Amino acid sequence: MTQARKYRLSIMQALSLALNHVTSHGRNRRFAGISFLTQLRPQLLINNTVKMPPKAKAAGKGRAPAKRNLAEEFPPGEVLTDTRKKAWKLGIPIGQGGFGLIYLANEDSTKSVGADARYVIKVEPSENGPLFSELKFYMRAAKPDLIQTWIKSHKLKHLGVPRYWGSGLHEKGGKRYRFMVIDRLGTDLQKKFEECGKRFSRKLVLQLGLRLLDILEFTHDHEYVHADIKASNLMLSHSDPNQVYLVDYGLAYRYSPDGVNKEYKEDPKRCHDGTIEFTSIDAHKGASPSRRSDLEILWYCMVQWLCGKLPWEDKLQDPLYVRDSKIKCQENISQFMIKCFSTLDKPDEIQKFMEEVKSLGYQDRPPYEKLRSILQTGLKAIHTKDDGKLEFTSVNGTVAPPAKRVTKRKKADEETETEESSPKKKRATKTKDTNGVKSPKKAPKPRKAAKTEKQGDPKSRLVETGTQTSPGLALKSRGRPKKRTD
Ligand SMILES: Nc1ncnc2c1ncn2[C@@H]1O[C@H](COP(=O)(O)OP(=O)(O)OP(=O)(O)O)[C@@H](O)[C@H]1O
Repeated sequence: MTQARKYRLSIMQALSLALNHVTSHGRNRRFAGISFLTQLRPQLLINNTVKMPPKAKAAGKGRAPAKRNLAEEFPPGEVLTDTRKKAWKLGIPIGQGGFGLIYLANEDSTKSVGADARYVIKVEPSENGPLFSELKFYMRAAKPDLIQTWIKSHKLKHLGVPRYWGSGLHEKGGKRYRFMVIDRLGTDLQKKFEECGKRFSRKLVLQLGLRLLDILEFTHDHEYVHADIKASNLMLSHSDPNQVYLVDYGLAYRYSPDGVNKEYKEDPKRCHDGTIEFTSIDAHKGASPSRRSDLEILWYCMVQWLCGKLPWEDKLQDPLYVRDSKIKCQENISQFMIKCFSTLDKPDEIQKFMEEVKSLGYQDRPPYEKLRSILQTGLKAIHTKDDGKLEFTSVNGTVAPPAKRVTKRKKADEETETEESSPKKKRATKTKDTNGVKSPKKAPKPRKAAKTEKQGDPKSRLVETGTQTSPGLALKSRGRPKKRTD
């Protein structure tokens, strides 16, 4: 075969791969765009290792190129020793992220790790940035003692931040892997949302809002913003169906390192970072996320959970349209409310919540207590109170049948190395829930990728469920460089 023909074939294969990504990942334009970019450069994709395109590499401040190795699987029973010399034993993989696998795990003992494991271990090739960045958040803010002290001092029953139990590097077959041990969780709320016919009851939404205010106040007071709140990043506890956790700190941004708040600065290259339908106006404009962004994102989530849909959801492929629609919404919240809700059942607390968020400056500390009381007033208006019980019933009051799942596997995404303290990029298609030992189900209209564990070949255990992803502008580098210090 001639060189030219070989090259033409590579291009054809790349185009077909890119097309597959577009079709199998629906509206995830960022994913499609970036994958397309890397695949159009066949020389950059070697044995499952994606090297960053030059632009992203340049953003890495002269550091080593951001090679991306796909996750490799370890057999159950593999023992990993963390930096404090504590040994952990792996069970089966129950989930897959962009470049890593999530395994059930327990402290090392003679017993094998069963379905009742209390921990999960996230493992990624050591040179990958995203886990490193997420790990930084967990190490700084999610130590069990810190969380416990906060729960006590704030008189909470629970705080939905998964606890960090350890981390380290593991060598196998001449390769190094980074791993992190955190609490094992259960089902994600995107799955619940679909099971409930894409509506949550007002009581449930207000209770989720209250839990998230607690989580955000804690996260913000520990110098981070999450920047990617959405149902697929909310998971129920594995043991208590009334506890909800915010996961995936891969986009978390240290907005206030050592207590010094970042200045507002728009970077045209960073426009629309996050998950397009929920991301904040600041993020649409290319500014780093701040505390007000998290609350704005939470508000869009609450509106979606109540109404089933945000008005811009049909045009997610047009980020400028989405941005402008959000700006219009902020300019006239009451008109937006009428558009989303019928005048009869318009929840006043939702409008008040947004009015409060709208009044916040970029560096302002949100009035968490006032926001909580706005949501509490909403509960009173429907003659109920926050009883701590999360009831997932369909809007007509019946318990929803389990959502069906698609069984397509999510392809591994690649991430740019980013400044440890700088915000990252558009989000890869999230895939949540797996957890366990439930069989995969089919979703009528997939909104995001999620993986579910099945027995047998661990790769085949990882099955997608529908979930919304986060597009961004196609053919762009994947966002801010992530600094790695090791
Ligand atoms: N603490 C946990 N307990 C149980 N399952 C989890 C936990 N965290 C994540 N999972 C499952 O593992 C899957 C992969 O999670 P992970 O955080 O690695 O990836 P992601 O958020 O989808 O992608 P990315 O690597 O791009 O951040 C999730 O979709 C979820 O189903």
